[in-house]
Amino acid sequence: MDNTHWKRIVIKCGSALIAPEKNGCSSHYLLSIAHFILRCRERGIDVVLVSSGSVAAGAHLFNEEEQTLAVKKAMAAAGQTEMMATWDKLFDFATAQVLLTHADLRNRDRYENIRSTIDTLVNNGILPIVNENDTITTDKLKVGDNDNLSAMVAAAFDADALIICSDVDGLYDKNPHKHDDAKLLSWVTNIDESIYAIAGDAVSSVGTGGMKTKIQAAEKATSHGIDTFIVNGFTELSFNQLLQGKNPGTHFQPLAKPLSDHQHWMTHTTRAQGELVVEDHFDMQDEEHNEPLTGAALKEVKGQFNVGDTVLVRKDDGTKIAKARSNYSSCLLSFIAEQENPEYADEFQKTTGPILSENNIAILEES
Ligand SMILES: Nc1ncnc2c1ncn2[C@@H]1O[C@H](COP(=O)(O)OP(=O)(O)O)[C@@H](O)[C@H]1O
Ligand SMILES: N[C@@H](CCC(=O)OP(=O)(O)O)C(=O)O
Repeated sequence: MDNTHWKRIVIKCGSALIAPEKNGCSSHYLLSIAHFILRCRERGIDVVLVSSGSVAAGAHLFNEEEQTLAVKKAMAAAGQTEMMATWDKLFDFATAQVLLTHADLRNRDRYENIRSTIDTLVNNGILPIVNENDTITTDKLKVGDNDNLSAMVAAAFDADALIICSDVDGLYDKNPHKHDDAKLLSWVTNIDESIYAIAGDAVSSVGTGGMKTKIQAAEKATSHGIDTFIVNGFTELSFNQLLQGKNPGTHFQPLAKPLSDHQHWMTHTTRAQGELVVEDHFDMQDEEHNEPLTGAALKEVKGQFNVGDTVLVRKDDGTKIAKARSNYSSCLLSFIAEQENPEYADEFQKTTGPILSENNIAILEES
């Protein structure tokens, strides 16, 4: 494994490393991770840390028998300061708290702000520590797990490597906590259905998502050209091996032809707020040379969205064609789609412009 080209890395730590007993934070396992971060920085590698654990860290402060959503959010709020304080005391350089939601990452302006803030922090020698802002998120606004969040952050940071530190040595051919004969997969060159099929849920009471969300994260990161690892964060050996250019867990090979930055954001970070169902003959070849979507090709508009939101363009049979930024609201597009005279829609568009923003289209593989 060649790590000599790494200039920027993202390290993600699971809850079990921060609050293993769900009884407040412990620096027991964090010490070797902090040491690894220090060694990377000494080598001139910029580091961003994505740390889970706010809910697990805050749990011991609450007596409620039932963990309602409100209690979990309160745990996250209280645990976040405890978690930040625990990390902060391990470093003799400054750290910065960056709390995000999916609503921030999928909005291009906010995304650019996140990017420039993280860049500015690392350029000034400060370690950004990122987590989802669990206190304020709703189902619609959240990423939901820090594996996917770390991959989105790694893409925004233009990282060379994403290191996901978990409570197991890597991805096994079956859950090692349930099967004694499970075998570690050291290399994954292609993330397909067979890889998703072996990824099970979390068994511990503190983890979210298990291996499935780690595979999703690996898919996102490798398609941005990022070396991705799942390693055992409980043992210092993992970090020593990484520093020696050895693979301590599972290495997911980056795509030889990564997506462009914008294409990646449209495909893996934004989420479609609605759907445009188009005529079967409508096609899009590539981002630059595509047939513009006209009112005549538009059959149906699904969902509610505003100007600037991302929409999924698909055929009636479900074939996904593209994700794109809509220049129209769902309300106006429904009106256009309902017009029986196609000339009316075309005339209308001549004055109001193209339906899809030409610079914000990501063609999807047929599925
Ligand atoms: N194929 C698999 N290989 C490894 N671990 C698996 C697999 N399937 C399910 N798991 C579970 O995923 C867990 C890691 O995910 P999770 O608990 O969410 O950790 P983290 O807090 O590090 O994100 C493992 O402890 C294991 O129980
Ligand atoms: N944002 C949550 C973590 C969610 C999560 O993905 O946890 P984990 O599976 O332990 O990485 C928290 O800080 O508790």
